[in-house]
Amino acid sequence: MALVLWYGGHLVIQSKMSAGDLTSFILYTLMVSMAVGTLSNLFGDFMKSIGASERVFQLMDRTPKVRFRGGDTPLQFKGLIRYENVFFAYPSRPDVIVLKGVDLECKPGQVVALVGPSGGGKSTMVALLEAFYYPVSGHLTIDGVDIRDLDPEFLHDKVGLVSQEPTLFAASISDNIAYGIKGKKVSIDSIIEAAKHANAHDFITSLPQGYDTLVGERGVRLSGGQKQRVAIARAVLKDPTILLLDEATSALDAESEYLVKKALDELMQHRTTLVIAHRLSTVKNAHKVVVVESGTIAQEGTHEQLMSQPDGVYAKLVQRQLQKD
Ligand SMILES: Nc1ncnc2c1ncn2[C@@H]1O[C@H](COP(=O)(O)OP(=O)(O)OP(=O)(O)O)[C@@H](O)[C@H]1O
Repeated sequence: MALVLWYGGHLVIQSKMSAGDLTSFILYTLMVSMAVGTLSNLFGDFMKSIGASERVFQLMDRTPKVRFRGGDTPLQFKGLIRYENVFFAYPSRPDVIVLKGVDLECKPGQVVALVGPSGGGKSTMVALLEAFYYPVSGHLTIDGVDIRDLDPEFLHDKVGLVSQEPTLFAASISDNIAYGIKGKKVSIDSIIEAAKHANAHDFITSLPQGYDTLVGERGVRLSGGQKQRVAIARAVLKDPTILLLDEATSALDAESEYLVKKALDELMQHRTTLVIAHRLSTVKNAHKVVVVESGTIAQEGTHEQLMSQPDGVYAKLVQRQLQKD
């Protein structure tokens, strides 16, 4: 630009060029240089996109180790769960046996609370029921059908999971509640109904955009208790036969805790519920408490039965951990 000004200036002084022509020339030079500059940015973006799309195609081409569809879709699905001598090790650590011969029965409509020290295998038992993995040996059956033989899509339709850290997506609250209802059109009325059952309707309507409020990536714009109630509303709408629940350990304020607990109590009604319990009230109300320790079932019975064995793992666990209520 300096060169153009210097040389162009000379030409103007020598009357070989008009000032207007010089100005036009400078303007055109600027336009061309800007265009060339953008072109180099474009090249950078292009190379970045090539790298990113390679990764996208790699993901699209991945074939899951667990079957996706196909299999039994029983007409009657009552939700009788049976673990029969189940052994399991995670594929990433095949030498570490996580479940060592688990036997357990959960009758339809029963609430079964899993308790036990951290790392005992409670979450793993739940993950097997979602068919995220299959047992290495033994059988896990629902209504007598081995989980391997069930159509995974059918299974996921019948099994609802409310985890400690609910997975919310960067979408509206109503989309997040309706998430997972496949193929069917979900009416806003049924979404509102589900939110009411989950004690979420009041907080949602108090937001400026109500059910259209965007929750942000992973629901960052909602509090812990609000996120949990949206996840509960999602489960209510899905109306699963089997409910898997991982009770939150994170501290909620008293009001949120009360609302979440009430919503969960309602959700658990008339379903086979397997709950990883952290609260004394949950285990007290459960039909059966199961102590999972080092991949085996150490004790099984009602809260009262287990408390009558003061030297048992459960009684000690209650004294140490489950005091908070
Ligand atoms: N994805 C995984 N890959 C490999 N090992 C795992 C995986 N998830 C859990 N484990 C291991 O399996 C064992 C049981 O873990 P699990 O999460 O089932 O226990 P838990 O009883 O639910 O514990 P917590 O109460 O802390 O959640 C642990 O030793 C853990 O390290």
